[in-house]
Amino acid sequence: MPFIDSKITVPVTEKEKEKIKAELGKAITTLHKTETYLMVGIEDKYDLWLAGKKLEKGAYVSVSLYGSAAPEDYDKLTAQICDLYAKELGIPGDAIYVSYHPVSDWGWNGSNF
Ligand SMILES: O=C(O)c1cc2cc(O)c(O)cc2[nH]1
Repeated sequence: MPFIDSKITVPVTEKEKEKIKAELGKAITTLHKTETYLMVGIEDKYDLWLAGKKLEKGAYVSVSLYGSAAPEDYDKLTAQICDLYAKELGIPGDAIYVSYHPVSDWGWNGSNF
């Protein structure tokens, strides 16, 4: 049950959101998860500052997952997310933070796994 939540400084069109959602659905297999239970959140036009400077193009991406994955898998997914946001939105990798949140207690449909 992964959740990829992105806060993005630039406006994102519905078409771009659909594309990003679809690509994240493929990329999540890097953490040995499938799109079946993937939740995606995209918040655009979000104010972000990095090192005291407002980012014109920047993103904060939080990846939560039930259980955990290997550090090399997290590293690979970070590269995939940065590539995706560079290609789709022109956001440079040095203006993107990606954080990982392995969770042992995850609820769905009225109970916990
Ligand atoms: O994301 C997982 O690790 C995950 C999703 C999911 C769904 C499900 O119905 C299960 O029985 C296990 C499970 N793990």
